[in-house]
Amino acid sequence: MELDRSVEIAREAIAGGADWIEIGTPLIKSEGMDAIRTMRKAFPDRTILADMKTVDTGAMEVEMAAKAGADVVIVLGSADDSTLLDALRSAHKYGVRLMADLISAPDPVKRAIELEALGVDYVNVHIGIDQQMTGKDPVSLLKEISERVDVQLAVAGGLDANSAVQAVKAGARIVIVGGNITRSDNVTEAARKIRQSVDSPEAVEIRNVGTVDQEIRAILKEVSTSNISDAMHRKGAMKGIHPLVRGKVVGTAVTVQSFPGDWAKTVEAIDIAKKGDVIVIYNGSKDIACWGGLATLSSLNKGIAGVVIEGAVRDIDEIETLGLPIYTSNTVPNAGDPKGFGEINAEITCGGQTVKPGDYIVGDESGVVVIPAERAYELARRAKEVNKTEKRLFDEIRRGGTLSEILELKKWEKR
Ligand SMILES: O=C(CO)[C@H](O)[C@H](O)COP(=O)(O)O
Repeated sequence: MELDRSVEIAREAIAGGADWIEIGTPLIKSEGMDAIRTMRKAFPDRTILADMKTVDTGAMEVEMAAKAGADVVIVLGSADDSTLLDALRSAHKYGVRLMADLISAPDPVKRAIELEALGVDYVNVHIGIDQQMTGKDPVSLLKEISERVDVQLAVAGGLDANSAVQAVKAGARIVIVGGNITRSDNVTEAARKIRQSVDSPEAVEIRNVGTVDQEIRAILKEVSTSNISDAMHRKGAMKGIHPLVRGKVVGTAVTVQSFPGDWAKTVEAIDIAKKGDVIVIYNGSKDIACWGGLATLSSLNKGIAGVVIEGAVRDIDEIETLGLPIYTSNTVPNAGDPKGFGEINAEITCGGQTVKPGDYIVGDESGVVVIPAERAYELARRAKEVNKTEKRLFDEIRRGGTLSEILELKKWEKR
């Protein structure tokens, strides 16, 4: 099933204008040389690039890929020179080309110069998927390398129509795109956008993503709390906290540690919170309200993004009319008193999750997740990848596969 799906994706990408077909490392690890044989059979006239990421026994792995039908074989640029030279001998013997991948190379510029001297056919300036999640991109590195070598340069790593143009302008002759095509819910259209952009670079307006915080918020607005929890290896979700009002909230936490029913600190937090913040409250009792309609209106006036409370809320009718996203453990008619015990902007526990001031809070109809500020960019990017995969799965199901067939659950059950 996985190979059939891969052939279908390749066919759709070609329909959108893709020239070569790259067989990625995960597919090769999952299906072996059959992945290459199947693609060669399906596309006899297309250039097939086998991303073997060979690190040892260069001659043998190039021979395997070449005999299976690859035209270009990728070896790791950081492999020992002896591996690369033997891979080259094998490539020449079997009439295939060799691409050296700079992924994770400690000094990629220096290594690109060495690889050119060794005689590889292409050097791939590649930022790996995990590295992309930390904000690294291949275009800046590509600019530096293209000024130092004449060998044909490929580029890979999270490329889309926008960055593909920049890569071509920076000297790339081959633009390798994976997830932004293969995980698209319309592969042909995704490929077509990239083809059009690289064919007419002047037509593409270079996107400005703003500050890191703005980029994080923009990504978090596109994904669900389910995607985020998956990206966090099923972690981050608050327990026993549910939405009062339909809608989505994305913001950074202002925390309140308070005591059962005491609503002084919860309300004073409105004065401290800024536009786009989420007030996160631990109040310790689900039977006495520490929040209501007046506090909600006051929060709306300040542009506060939402409120999350491990405790109780009242004035639900007013809150539903006001529309501010509020998540709570319980709703009751009775409130406590503003005694003033507690603390604002200390680290708290809410819904069983640790929440520090400045952590990102995302809430939707499924509930609330907490993203530690120090990993927010990486986890937002990973959640985006989860979201893309899910869109692709929806598309597969619409085409008639069952979920277990598409995921090949039987094949991958833990032994
Ligand atoms: O190395 C790869 C898989 O083995 C990918 O081909 C490469 O990373 C490009 O994929 P993406 O555009 O998703 O980064």
